[in-house]
Amino acid sequence: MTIRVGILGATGYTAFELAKILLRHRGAKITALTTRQDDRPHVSSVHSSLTGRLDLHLENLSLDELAERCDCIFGCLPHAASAAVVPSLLERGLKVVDLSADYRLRDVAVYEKWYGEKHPDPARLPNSAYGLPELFRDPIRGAELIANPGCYPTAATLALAPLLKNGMIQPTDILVDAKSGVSGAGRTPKLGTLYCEANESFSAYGVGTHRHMPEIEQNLEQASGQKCSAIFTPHLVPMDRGILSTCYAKPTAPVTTAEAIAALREFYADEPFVQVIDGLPTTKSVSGTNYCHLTARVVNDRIIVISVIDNLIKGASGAAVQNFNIMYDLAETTALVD
Ligand SMILES: NC(=O)C1=CN([C@@H]2O[C@H](COP(=O)(O)OP(=O)(O)OC[C@H]3O[C@@H](n4cnc5c(N)ncnc54)[C@H](OP(=O)(O)O)[C@@H]3O)[C@@H](O)[C@H]2O)C=CC1
Ligand SMILES: CC(=O)N[C@@H](CCC(=O)OP(=O)(O)O)C(=O)O
Repeated sequence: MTIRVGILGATGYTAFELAKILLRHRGAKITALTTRQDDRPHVSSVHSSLTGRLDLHLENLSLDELAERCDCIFGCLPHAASAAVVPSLLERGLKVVDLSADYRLRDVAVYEKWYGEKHPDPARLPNSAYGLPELFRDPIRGAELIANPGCYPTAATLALAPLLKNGMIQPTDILVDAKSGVSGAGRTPKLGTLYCEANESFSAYGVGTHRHMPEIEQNLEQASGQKCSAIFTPHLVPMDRGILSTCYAKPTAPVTTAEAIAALREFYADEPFVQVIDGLPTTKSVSGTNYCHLTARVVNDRIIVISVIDNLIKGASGAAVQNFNIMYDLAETTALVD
């Protein structure tokens, strides 16, 4: 069986990574790549390494055209723009893996507070499947709509959820200190991502106001079944890609570094994309892959868990294909490992 897939917002960074993964996927065929441009440019006019793919054009397609050509849509649009089209795609019988933030938060009031706008499709919020398989795999199987997680929440949740679930850390006073490469902000031009603004600089942003804070708390609460509170502080690092997240939590009882690492290792023993390491992780070692590397240290009265991912792969497009594979009952690692 070949599943016909379309990518919305195909001129962007996550879409480019998705296209590269899907082109080597033996169960999927790209049948639509969308843009708002009307002149049907070849994909290489935007993603030059795809020059040889003569069959791939960027097109401004209607919802009916998408429904004719595709079985499943990967949405790589900004939030709000995504929820403006997802309901119509689902109503036409398509499945959707949405990379935007629109269907991640369960509570519409939380979405409207942190995103500062009305949600166009609130009724579906409680029913989407949150696409972090390592924690929430079952609802992804056979789902119609998958909310692909945010990049920072992926790194932080994978680091903290196992220790919360097994009662090793307290659910409050959690600190998530995270750094991201500039591609995390997308290809759409913004002042802060101009070369002279970001290069040779290192800055915090969104302190106390970043929309990934409630997403991280929601994940930790859902995984552990207890009220959790975390402070999340993101930073922009002048590199193309990668996230490193350093998470601090209070242990519930005396614990050693070896015990903390062993607990993580046990939790992820059967997971193909999470590797618990003894040394300290680096973004370079997971760059271009769907892997998360993580480790733990106990220092004074804190457990510190450090995780790394590639924001565009495990933090976006790789995770989207991992979810797609689970959704369609394909081998979970298809097109994601060499
Ligand atoms: N970058 C990352 O690391 C991650 C991103 N995400 C999320 O994935 C989604 C895509 O991100 P990314 O690829 O980085 O973004 P980009 O800015 O690189 O690309 C988004 C694309 O969407 C199209 N677009 C922009 N605005 C609109 C609009 N109002 N209506 C319809 N189409 C629009 C544009 O295509 P055109 O102008 O050709 O129409 C643009 O190329 C976003 O929701 C983002 O938050 C999630 C995890 C990680
Ligand atoms: C470096 C940088 O700017 N990163 C982005 C996060 C990217 C992401 O995961 O975005 P969504 O949750 O919107 O999908 C940010 O902080 O807004």
